[in-house]
Amino acid sequence: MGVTEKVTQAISHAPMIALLGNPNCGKTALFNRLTGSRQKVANYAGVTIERKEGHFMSPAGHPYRVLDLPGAYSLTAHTPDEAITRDVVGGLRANDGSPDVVVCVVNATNLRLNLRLVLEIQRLGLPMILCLNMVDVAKKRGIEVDAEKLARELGMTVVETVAVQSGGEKALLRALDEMWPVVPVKPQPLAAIDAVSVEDTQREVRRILSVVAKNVHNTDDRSEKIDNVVLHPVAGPIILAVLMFLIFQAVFTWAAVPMDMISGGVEHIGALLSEHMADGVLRSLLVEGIIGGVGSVLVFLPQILILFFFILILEDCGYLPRAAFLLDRLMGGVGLSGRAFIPLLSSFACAIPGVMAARTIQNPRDRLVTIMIAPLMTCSARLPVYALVIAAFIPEREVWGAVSLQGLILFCLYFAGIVSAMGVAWFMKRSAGSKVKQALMMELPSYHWPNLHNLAIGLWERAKIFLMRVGTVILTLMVLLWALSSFPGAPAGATHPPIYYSIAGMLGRALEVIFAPIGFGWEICIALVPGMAAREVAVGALGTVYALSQKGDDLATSLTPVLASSWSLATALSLLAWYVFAPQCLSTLSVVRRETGHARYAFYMAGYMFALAYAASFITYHTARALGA
Ligand SMILES: Nc1nc2c(ncn2[C@@H]2O[C@H](COP(=O)(O)OP(=O)(O)OP(=O)(O)O)[C@@H](O)[C@H]2O)c(=O)[nH]1
Ligand SMILES: [Mg+2]
Repeated sequence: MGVTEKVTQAISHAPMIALLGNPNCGKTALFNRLTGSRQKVANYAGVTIERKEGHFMSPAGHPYRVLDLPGAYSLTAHTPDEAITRDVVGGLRANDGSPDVVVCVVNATNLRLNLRLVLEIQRLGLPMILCLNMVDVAKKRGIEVDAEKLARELGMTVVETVAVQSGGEKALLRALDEMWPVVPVKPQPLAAIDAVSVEDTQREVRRILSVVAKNVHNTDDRSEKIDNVVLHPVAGPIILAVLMFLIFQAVFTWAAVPMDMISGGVEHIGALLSEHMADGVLRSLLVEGIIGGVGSVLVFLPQILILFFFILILEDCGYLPRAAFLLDRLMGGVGLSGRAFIPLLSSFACAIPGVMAARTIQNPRDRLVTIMIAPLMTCSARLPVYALVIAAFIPEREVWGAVSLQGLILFCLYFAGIVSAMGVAWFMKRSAGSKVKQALMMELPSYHWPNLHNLAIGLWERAKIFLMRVGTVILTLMVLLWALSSFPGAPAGATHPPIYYSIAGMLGRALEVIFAPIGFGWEICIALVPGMAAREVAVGALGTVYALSQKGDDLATSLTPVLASSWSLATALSLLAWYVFAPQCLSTLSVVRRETGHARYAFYMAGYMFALAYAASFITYHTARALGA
């Protein structure tokens, strides 16, 4: 048996630890520290929505498997993500015995809330360790918790941890080693949790606290001061709007230099290849297919990273749940709860995590409506399309003094997505006839400075996702598109460029019948098809299509001026409107099917989005034409 096989075998038999606790108490931070993984850590409740498994070796050389779970306030699950946690602990999931050790993570600054879950879990009778996490924050605030007394009161090992500090997990590792070898125990049935009433449990929590802790009521003055401004009924919404506006400005203004550098580099490589390679199929594949197509998508990396830079900072400092509160009234107006805010905000990255984050919503109808409108939020894959069309058609100038016009248009497109999502939600809720509005109950975490290490990791992960997409899906589609666009070649005496007669050209011309009324020529129609697999492929596809449509010296020039000279402004605006609504993403539709459990919702979604897209583009195109664009 090889060394790796031995290790794999040892791990598959290793004891399973489950990290359990209230939302936002630092389970994932601890999981990452133990296993060296990079799961998402952020300062709001409901970040983890899936069971994640990892493994590690303790200092004494014992192997462990460890589960990171969604946070829960109680094991009597209310939301689908809490149900995952309950089922894992109770050993109710197929292929997954109950955990051998439960590590209950609690926020040391909020024991009153956190201890209730500890007492509930204790009734299952599994071996347990209590992790008093965030002791650094508790100390700063003057909250004193006597870990030894707490251990005596609860009858379990209690350790102090700081999950965000290197070495902050050592006490937990020591406690695990002391517990070795772990003897598997069968848990009591979940019904055991209800053996004691909630009131009695609360009373017990209060009793324990009075014995083991001092100053538990010390509040976080700094967070309160910030909230006085940020949650102010007038100043709050203004601050939120200004923040969002500044982010979109930065996406354009900061990204200009790195984007020029990347596109300069890509053009340089294209020019070098055209110069040194003999004219032929291979040169065409490399220059028009790969460099023209993939290069034109790659250019958008800086903009995507700048957008995420801001989103990650907002997530880590603790502002997001505040924004949810500010928007609760607005969302209530269309029948959604403020809880929908975080799934919707995640959809700005990509609708897929957004649709999944809707698991944190308790009311099934609210959850469904949130899922249905999530793809109307502008995902980062639309950014390249928007940015390309804006750069080609909107002059690079400033309005009202210092506001970049391009950034302003981008802001408007994002805004159009949000407004239409609210409209659709209103319509769906109204037609479902449900009027009950649930009050928003959400914990407001303390603010803290964003962790630079986490920020760097978050950006790196984003860059990796984007580059992987460029290197796999986008590259493959580009090569395929190039082949379909290059063959069978032009007949003798052709008057159009060869692509016009190619397979892709024929398909584009067939689709043109449907899309001509909204101003899309056959070239755009060709790009829409591979754009179904990944939206940003449309940009690469336009790169390839137009590169193949150019003649002689025009080859390998940048796409922006080519579009500016080939399309009318009306067509450009119509394409922007199309992208606000179009259901151009098969992966989202398949996740909707999985998360709702019904294929029909994916069809409804595709149907309503297609109809909206067509109508919006039609109106935009004809209005623009009437105005002379
Ligand atoms: N100062 C300090 N911050 C911590 C500590 N542990 C976690 N945090 C911060 O607390 C926030 C929540 O951490 P997560 O690991 O995402 O919490 P979680 O329990 O996994 O949350 P859910 O997945 O939403 O249930 C993050 O902003 C962390 O940086 C700690 O020991 N000290
Ligand atoms: Mg987590």
